[in-house]
Amino acid sequence: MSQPKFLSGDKAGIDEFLDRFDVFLFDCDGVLWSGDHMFDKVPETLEMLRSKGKRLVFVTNNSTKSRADYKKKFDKLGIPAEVDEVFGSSYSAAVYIARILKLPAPKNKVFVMGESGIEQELEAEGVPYIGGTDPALRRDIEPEDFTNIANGSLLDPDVAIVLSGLDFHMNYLKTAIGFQYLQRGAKYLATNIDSTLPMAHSFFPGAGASGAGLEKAAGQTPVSFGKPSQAMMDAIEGKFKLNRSRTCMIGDRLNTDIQFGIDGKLGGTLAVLTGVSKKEEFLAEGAKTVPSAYVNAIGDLLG
Ligand SMILES: O=C(O)[C@H](O)[C@H](O)COP(=O)(O)O
Ligand SMILES: [Mg+2]
Repeated sequence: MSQPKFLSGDKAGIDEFLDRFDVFLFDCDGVLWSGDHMFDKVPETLEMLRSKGKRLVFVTNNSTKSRADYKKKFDKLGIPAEVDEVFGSSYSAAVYIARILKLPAPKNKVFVMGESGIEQELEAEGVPYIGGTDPALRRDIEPEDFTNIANGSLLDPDVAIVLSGLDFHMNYLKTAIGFQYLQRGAKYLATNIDSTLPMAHSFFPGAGASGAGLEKAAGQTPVSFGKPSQAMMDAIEGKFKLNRSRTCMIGDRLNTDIQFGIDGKLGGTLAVLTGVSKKEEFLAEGAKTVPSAYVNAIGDLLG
């Protein structure tokens, strides 16, 4: 496998690389920002790409925010972007449930193990849900709950799907309820299963970690609709009418972003070293996932 091209400081190399693509799929956490701290020259870099006639799509696995929430975050950070340019894992999962799975009502309800972003996107797609940010579930399990969960009186008979995402409020009660739904035959889906979350210039448990208790108990792995899932790539191709050979995925994580672009047979992938993955991982002899090129930070694309 050929070595990736290092583009930081290489103006000619950057120009040649950018000229190969019409569309850039931008990962968010670890590329544009770490939490609410935006990396240097992000607005200027996006502006430069738009001035070259490039189309941008923001493809994030972070399911805690909806596309509308992301638009607010972009605006707050002064990053030029439209809500229709955002394609998050919550939206990806909600579109799949509503338009592909299309379970017949009333047995089409979703038990959400995650934050408001998932609830908003399910709502927008007309998919009924319970759980999520419901304050009634943010409590310790009580002795009588075990009986009421086991006999079904604490469960909703219309729940057909358990949807797991990054959950900052996971607890035993929600995991026990999700487990019982799976025991009763509910489908097990996830917005994404990233192991870690880049935040505050450090790392924290990610969506895959917050859902690990249920996965371990159920002995099942959820079907994930975040990167590197090609269901997400197909949905993005359909919505934005992509020419995959003229599309580049830009991301900080090898096993989600770069794998997503490689498996999607995109024209190229660009790794950015401000997030999860380190260059040693893809420069190593025999590395499984190798980007086409890489930069220290996204602002380096300004040359
Ligand atoms: O644990 C997670 O959910 C992920 O770390 C996080 O959301 C990644 O977001 P992305 O880098 O895809 O924007
Ligand atoms: Mg990222």
